[in-house]
Amino acid sequence: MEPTTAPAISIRSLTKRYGAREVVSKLSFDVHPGRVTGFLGPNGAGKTTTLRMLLGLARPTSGSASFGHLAYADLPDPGKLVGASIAADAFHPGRTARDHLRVYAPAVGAAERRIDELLGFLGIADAAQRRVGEFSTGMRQRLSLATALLGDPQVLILDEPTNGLDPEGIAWLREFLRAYAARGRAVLVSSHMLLEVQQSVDDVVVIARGTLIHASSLADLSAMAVATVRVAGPDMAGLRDLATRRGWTIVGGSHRAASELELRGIGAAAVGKAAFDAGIELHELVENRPSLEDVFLQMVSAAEPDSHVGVGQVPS
Ligand SMILES: Nc1ncnc2c1ncn2[C@@H]1O[C@H](COP(=O)(O)OP(=O)(O)OP(=O)(O)O)[C@@H](O)[C@H]1O
Repeated sequence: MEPTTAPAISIRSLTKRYGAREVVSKLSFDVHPGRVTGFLGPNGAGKTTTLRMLLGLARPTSGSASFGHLAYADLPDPGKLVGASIAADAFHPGRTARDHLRVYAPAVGAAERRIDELLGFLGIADAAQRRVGEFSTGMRQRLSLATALLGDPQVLILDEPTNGLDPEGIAWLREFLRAYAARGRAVLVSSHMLLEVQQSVDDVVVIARGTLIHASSLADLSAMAVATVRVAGPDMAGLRDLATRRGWTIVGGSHRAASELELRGIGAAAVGKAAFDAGIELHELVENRPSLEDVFLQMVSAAEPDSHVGVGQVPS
């Protein structure tokens, strides 16, 4: 279902320059209530910088980032409207988990009961009296999420929340995010891997080098994962003719051997039947459906040709 509500977050032409480097460039996208939006991009793409500008922790060079029509600094009760966990969250290492939450609780009017509830909910009740300095990355991640949830916010912003979580924690987070959005809340969650959040998100915003490269629903992104069929045999000229007559798309590639062909937008069964009917001998018929992660990585590598991320071979 496409959103019909007013956006909870609006990013408009947001730009951040550090010295001569533009790390976020004219970025625009919306985040809607009742939906989980995945904010995706490789390391260094500008995700954290964008979130920091949204939360008033960094000043935009130009453009705006707002909640409704208000910047974070102008919100009447920001702690109650917005809860955030940012990657570089600082914890006082000598403080216990409970004391950490006690420091933040007054700003959002959270009582001791809410702290207990969250420690239990995040599975760190047993560690409530332990110093945060002794916490694993996953436990810090849970404590950071507990802090973001203190005020039961309408808008939840999480920067790389899966970092350091074990598979069980990731599965838990997935369910939690879905349930949170189902209560009509807006959730913006950043990640450098679509795979880690794809079961949680409704919408995807992909950036690379600070620039927007894709924004759509997850369903529309899925539609871009078009299957291809690789065919090999002794009569590829005949198959080429057949493909042209049938209006199938032949995928280019001069590196391809003369004995093979790749077709897009048609299934293996249909190709096999048409070739059989035309008396064309086939030796191979392989359907390849790219995963969502493949589509994401291809987008990113097209925008960052020298990126080390994802596709390609292990360097030798
Ligand atoms: N205070 C700063 N001064 C100068 N450059 C900065 C500053 N903060 C971030 N950058 C640079 O901006 C770019 C974007 O960084 P950012 O942390 O926003 O990326 P990211 O998408 O969150 O990446 P990651 O997944 O690695 O956290 C990086 O090249 C980073 O070095």
